[in-house]
Formats: sequence, structure tokens, C-alpha cells
Amino acid sequence: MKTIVFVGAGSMAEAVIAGVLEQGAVNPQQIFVMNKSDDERLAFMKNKYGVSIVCNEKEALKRADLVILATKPKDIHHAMADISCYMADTTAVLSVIAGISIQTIENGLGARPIARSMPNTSATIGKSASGVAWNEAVSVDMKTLILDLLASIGIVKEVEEDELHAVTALSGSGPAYVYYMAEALEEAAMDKGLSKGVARELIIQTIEGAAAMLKQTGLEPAELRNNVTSPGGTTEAGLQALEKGRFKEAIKQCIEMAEARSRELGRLS
Ligand SMILES: NC(=O)C1=CN([C@@H]2O[C@H](COP(=O)(O)OP(=O)(O)OC[C@H]3O[C@@H](n4cnc5c(N)ncnc54)[C@H](O)[C@@H]3O)[C@@H](O)[C@H]2O)C=CC1
Ligand SMILES: O=C(O)[C@@H]1CCC=N1
Repeated sequence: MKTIVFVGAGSMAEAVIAGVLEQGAVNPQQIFVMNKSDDERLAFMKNKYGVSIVCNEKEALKRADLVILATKPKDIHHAMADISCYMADTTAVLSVIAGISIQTIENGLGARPIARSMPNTSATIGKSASGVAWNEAVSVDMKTLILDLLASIGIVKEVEEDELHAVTALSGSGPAYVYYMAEALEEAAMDKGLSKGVARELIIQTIEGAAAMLKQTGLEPAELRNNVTSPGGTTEAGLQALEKGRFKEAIKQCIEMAEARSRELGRLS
């Protein structure tokens, strides 16, 4: 039975823990969590998920098969300095931290098997869209374990390490863009007199239905859009407003900025 230690017990660690436990990929006895100083947070994780709190860092890290790094990028150097002396040379590392390179982790924790991934918060319900890259030290068995772990919280794509910046911009941050659109749709619907509850349900189903159409029909997004758009109809009128607001340009700029920020986080750390 593999032992997994989470370094960082924030929202992303929780999303991954909730997802892997929900899917039965690992059991709570395999999971240990530690953070910087927030004992209340660790107690919450213990009570909610049945995972163990790391009381003795030395013991927990020495026995770990996999250490999952889940701090903010700015905290990773301190975290690595705290844990590196306790980790066995063979212990593998999986990072979920935006921007931080495998090389930076090697510098902090020594040459060892290292995977760098980018999940998203939909991991909580087994619907993450994750990317992952590795160094050459990751064994076939460890790759299988990590891929199984990531697959248990959603879909996972193996990519080149450099592409993880784009993955971060697209699907790491992506849920926030969709929630932002949902906020805007809801506000607009309420301006038009719909109740919040009715608007919310219609929006959720519309997003879910459109996503399922993309998945199940395999048609291009533009074709599906055209199928909705009757000449001279309502959709055309609505889309004209989006074009006038330079919607596509705004989305492209959004990905551009997020990708650039991911690279910057790597440089700043
Ligand atoms: N929130 C999201 O949607 C996603 C976040 N990520 C990445 O996950 C990472 C964590 O993000 P969140 O969970 O949102 O942050 P958070 O702030 O909720 O959690 C960070 C955790 O790290 C702990 N920590 C800080 N310094 C530490 C140290 N020296 N030793 C041990 N623990 C330490 C904190 O106590 C806290 O529990 C970030 O690097 C982010 O880039 C990745 C994908 C999606
Ligand atoms: O905003 C962030 O930096 C993190 C990485 C991807 C999603 N949240």
C-alpha cells in the first residue's frame, strides 16, 4: 500500500483528496497532510476525509512513496527546504503548483522521480481536466500510479513540460472563466426578470448540454454554433453583441495573460 504525503493542505490539495477518495483510487489511511501552521485546517481535513495529520515530519516523509507538493508557488522554496532532508532518495514527487519547473524541484529536493501536473478544482467531483509531464527518473510503475491517481479525478493528458503553462492557462484556470460567464449570464437573466433560481438551473443545464454536445457529436464548435444560429434570429443578434465586444479577442488575451503569468511564476520562484 503506497503512502502519500501532501505538503500543503489548501483548496487544491482538498480537491485532489476528495476526488481520489470519492473514486476509491486510494483509501484515507494512505494519505497524510501537512501545512505551514494552520492546525484548524488540518483538523478539518482529518475530520472530513479521515486522512492523517503529519505529526512527525521525519517519519512521515521517510516512509512516503509519493509526496504531493500543493503549496502556493511563492511558498515552495521554504516548503522544500523544510522537507528535503527527511525524504528518501527514491521517494517520488508530484507537483500541482502553477509555473514551478521540474528543474526547480530537482534543485530543491535533489535528483529523484518528479512529475509536474496541472489539475483543476473540478477534481473535487472527479471532473478535473489535468495535464502532466515527467522527468526521466519516473519509473513505469510510478507513472502508472500517478496516471491512475490523476485519472481518478478526471481526464489526464501527458504533455511536454513547457506545454504545462498553456494547460495551466486553459484548464487549470479554466473553471474560473466558465464561472465568470455563468455570473454574467445570471446577472443578465435577472435584469430581464427571471428569478435567480430559475436562471441558475437554466444556465447550468445550458453549459452542461453544450459541453455534452461537443463531446458526443464530435462536431466542431463553429458548426454547433451555426446550428443554433437562425439567419435573422435571436442568436445572431446576441452574437453580434459578443463580436462588437471583441469576445474572441478577450478570450485569446485571457489565455495569453494566464500563460505568461504561469511562466512568470516559474521565473519569480
Ligand atoms: N486553486 C486552483 O484552482 C488550482 C491551484 N493549483 C495550484 O495549487 C497550489 C495550491 O493552491 P491552493 O490550494 O489554491 O492554495 P492554498 O493557499 O489554498 O493552499 C496552500 C497550502 O500550502 C500550505 N503551505 C504554505 N507553506 C507551506 C510550507 N512551507 N510547508 C507546508 N505547507 C505549506 C498552506 O498552509 C496551505 O495549506 C498552487 O500552487 C496553485 O498554483 C493548481 C491547479 C488549480
Ligand atoms: O490561479 C492560479 O494561479 C491557480 C493555478 C491554476 C488555477 N489556479
